Amino acid sequence: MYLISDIEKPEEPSQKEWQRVGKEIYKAFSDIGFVYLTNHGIPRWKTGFRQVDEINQLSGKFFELERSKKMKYQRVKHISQGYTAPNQERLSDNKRAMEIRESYDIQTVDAMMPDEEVAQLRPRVKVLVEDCCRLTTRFLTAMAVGLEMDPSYFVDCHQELCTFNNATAMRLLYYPPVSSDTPPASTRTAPHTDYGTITFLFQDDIGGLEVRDRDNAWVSASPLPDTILVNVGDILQFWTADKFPATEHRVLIPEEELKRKVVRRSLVFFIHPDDPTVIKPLDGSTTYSPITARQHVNNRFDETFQL
Ligand SMILES: O=C(O)CCC(=O)C(=O)O
Ligand SMILES: [Fe+2]
Repeated sequence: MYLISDIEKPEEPSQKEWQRVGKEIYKAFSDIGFVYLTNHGIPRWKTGFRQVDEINQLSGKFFELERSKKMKYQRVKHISQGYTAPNQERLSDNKRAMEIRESYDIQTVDAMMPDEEVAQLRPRVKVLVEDCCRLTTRFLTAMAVGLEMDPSYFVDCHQELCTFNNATAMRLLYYPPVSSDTPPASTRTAPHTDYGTITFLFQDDIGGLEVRDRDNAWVSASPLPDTILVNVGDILQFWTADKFPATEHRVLIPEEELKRKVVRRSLVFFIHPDDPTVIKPLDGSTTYSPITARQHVNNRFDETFQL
């Protein structure tokens, strides 16, 4: 696995620094498609608490509510805002296996959130989303430099992050304890690729994420404290005509009984281009037919959401 440090410093990076980060992104993305960021500029501590832990704790209060309360906030298929119950989003086509995962998507912090139940969630998520948007701009600029493109190319296609004109969303994930009568082949998250440009993943310390490497073997992407894991999504694969593969990943249910009883949490920031952006290979090849960013994500939502 690859690791990049110091993507964001208080001062504006020098040309040499952009080149260094760009090259490191290029190397990781053209190989396994995943990279860890350390010292990434998203402060660990905010408001006196450890930011990610605090949001996980707050979201836990929501996920532990009774089902009927959560269903008041149910998400609809094409808008990434609201609650999804276990097995309602199916990444696998194995009909008998379950996907034991709950999520709350936040496309914009100005829309539906459970303020009545967990008042602090909205303001805390707002701060993290703002940090993630800033880091997105840095990352996309360095990535363009690494690809020897106009440094602003990708940033220009991601102007409306966190509005209803762009599918970028923060997802709060909650993997509840798993009972022993769960059907065989069930997972926490079945193998899939992400749909957008890139994804930022903040894992807790439970572990379980696995990534498919170039030899088709599943390798563990262990949680490293205070890192962000970044991976390539479908749209970046289309843009780069497979130079950067959207790597499959999954989260299995632990074998050991004791570990199955432990809740796992992650925060995921899925980054997408603005809805009308037409995505086609940037090298002029015809590996993929042109499609708008919105059409692609809606197709994937149609395949996976049982709403
Ligand atoms: O929870 C995780 O570690 C991974 C989640 C994931 O891959 C996703 O939500 O797309
Ligand atoms: Fe994913």
